Amino acid sequence: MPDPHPVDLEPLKKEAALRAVALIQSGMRVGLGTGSTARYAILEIGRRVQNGELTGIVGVATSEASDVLAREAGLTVEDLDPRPLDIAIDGADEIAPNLDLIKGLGGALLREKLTEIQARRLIIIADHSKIVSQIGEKSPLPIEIARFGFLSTVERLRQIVPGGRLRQPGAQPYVTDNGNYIYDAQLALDGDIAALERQLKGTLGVVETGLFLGMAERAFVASTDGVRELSR
Ligand SMILES: O=C[C@H](O)[C@H](O)[C@H](O)COP(=O)(O)O
Repeated sequence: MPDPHPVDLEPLKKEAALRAVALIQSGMRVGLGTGSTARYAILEIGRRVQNGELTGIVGVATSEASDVLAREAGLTVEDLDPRPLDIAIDGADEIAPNLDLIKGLGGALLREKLTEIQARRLIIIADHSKIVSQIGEKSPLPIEIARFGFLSTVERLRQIVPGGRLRQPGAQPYVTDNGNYIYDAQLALDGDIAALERQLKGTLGVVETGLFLGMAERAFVASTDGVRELSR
């Protein structure tokens, strides 16, 4: 039965985003996440830049959509290069107690991982619905796969994570910003997540997984009781 009093998650996402953006200082190079929660962070950074509270900010976007949004918000956006980022702020699909994450339901996992691995601090922002006790509890694990030979890659993945399917919202598979496809895997609970990550990364045709293990430093998680700060 549908919840007769559903909580509006949007103000919670925004609250979490504002807490994270408060960590940004003038002159920082900032990784800009993707998704409905990261959107609030990008808009708030833009607002602070526009009103002069923050100067010299350079954003590095984790998707085409965030790139467009950031430029519209008045931010300077540069491509990722080998220099470190001072901070990155992004949402997540699942947050485990040790801050291991599933990301990529929005399809941006590859650029997110490439960008956020270079951040001195990865700060996660979310509403309380993203908290899990074990990875795989609520969300499928998005796995980006090469388009060429994708049916073979899907078969290989089915040997490792039997539950799962190619992401196909309509007649055609979903295509990422990088021109690849996504396989959404249902994970078995209680598995060795680090071993699974190694196995998936060693599978021919897999470009990247949405497992972000040991990367996040802190998470701001908002509920109707306020914003909780979680650290590793
Ligand atoms: O690919 C998308 C990203 O990993 C997002 O950070 C993640 O899906 C969370 O998005 P949202 O804040 O919209 O729930």
